Amino acid sequence: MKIGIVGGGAIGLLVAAYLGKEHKVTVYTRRSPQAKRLQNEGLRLEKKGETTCISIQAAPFAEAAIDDDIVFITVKQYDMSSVLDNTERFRHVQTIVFLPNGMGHVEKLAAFAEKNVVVGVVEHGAIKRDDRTVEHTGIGKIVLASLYGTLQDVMPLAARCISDFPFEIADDWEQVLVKKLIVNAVINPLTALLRVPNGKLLQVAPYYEMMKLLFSELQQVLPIKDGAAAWKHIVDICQKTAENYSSMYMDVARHRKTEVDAILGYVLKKGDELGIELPLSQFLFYAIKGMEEGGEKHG
Ligand SMILES: NC(=O)C1=CN([C@@H]2O[C@H](COP(=O)(O)OP(=O)(O)OC[C@H]3O[C@@H](n4cnc5c(N)ncnc54)[C@H](OP(=O)(O)O)[C@@H]3O)[C@@H](O)[C@H]2O)C=CC1
Ligand SMILES: CC(C)(CO)C(=O)C(=O)O
Repeated sequence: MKIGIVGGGAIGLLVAAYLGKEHKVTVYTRRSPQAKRLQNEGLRLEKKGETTCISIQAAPFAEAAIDDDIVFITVKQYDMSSVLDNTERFRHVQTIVFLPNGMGHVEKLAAFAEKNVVVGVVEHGAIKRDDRTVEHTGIGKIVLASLYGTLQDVMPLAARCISDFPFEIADDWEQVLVKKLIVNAVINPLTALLRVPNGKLLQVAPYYEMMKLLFSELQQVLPIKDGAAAWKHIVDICQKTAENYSSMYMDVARHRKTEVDAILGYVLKKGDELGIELPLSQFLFYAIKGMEEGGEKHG
């Protein structure tokens, strides 16, 4: 299969590394020098102290003629418009898979409704070490569900059972995204504000109470079918990633833009639509926005 990946960041390179072993993979980067480097030197995957080199194709997104069978979109939420505003670039593509965290992008995907549109969540951990090197720091899975059209092109990926890189198919796209959204809406802003690794939210009793308060507020507006299971999922993720710093903590620490708009911003929009006030989410939203814009550097 011909597989395209838009975004040469941690997740884009991770997907490219695993799928590049079996498929013709092209990474569409934002920057030309990154594309040149990937094309000429290959991609390196680091895992458990071992490094593998994988040969792939690469090209700058802005110049590429994209004609792959499946294209994965792996840019961050705040860069989604630079991809979504270019629908014509995907005219020869049959299936597009959107992997960013958050749910801000979903309503914009109607522009692709004539294609197979698949949304997914990444449960792996990955860190980009340099423009051609990614470290697989946490082995998980990618869960995919159909938003428009069919899953025919991604089914073979799930059937293939790639070692350390499984794909799982789910029926209900909204439940898949909401389950991840709620994890990110609870863990990410609290850890960024409190400046703690994920596990501290469970270990420090008052922080645990903050988590519970925030979770019950989110339950008022998000379509969570099984509240007990959703809470257990958050606690499990905190335990499994106890030593890790959330992506929002890391973004704030490095003075980078965060994905808070697509996470808490989305929750607040739901609250507006339903006429429900969400003071904790609003408070945290402003806190993260303030830290993004002018807060003290920490880390
Ligand atoms: N890393 C992780 O462990 C996990 C990440 N996620 C989610 O996956 C998504 C991606 O995260 P991650 O890979 O870590 O983020 P990164 O910032 O590492 O990667 C994003 C990449 O997108 C590229 N990009 C931005 N705009 C464009 C464009 N128009 N065309 C082509 N490339 C573009 C950026 O290019 P440039 O380098 O030039 O800026 C960057 O390389 C996020 O929503 C994140 O929350 C989910 C689970 C785990
Ligand atoms: C699961 C979690 C919270 C892991 O840190 C994450 O997805 C993130 O940091 O964005």
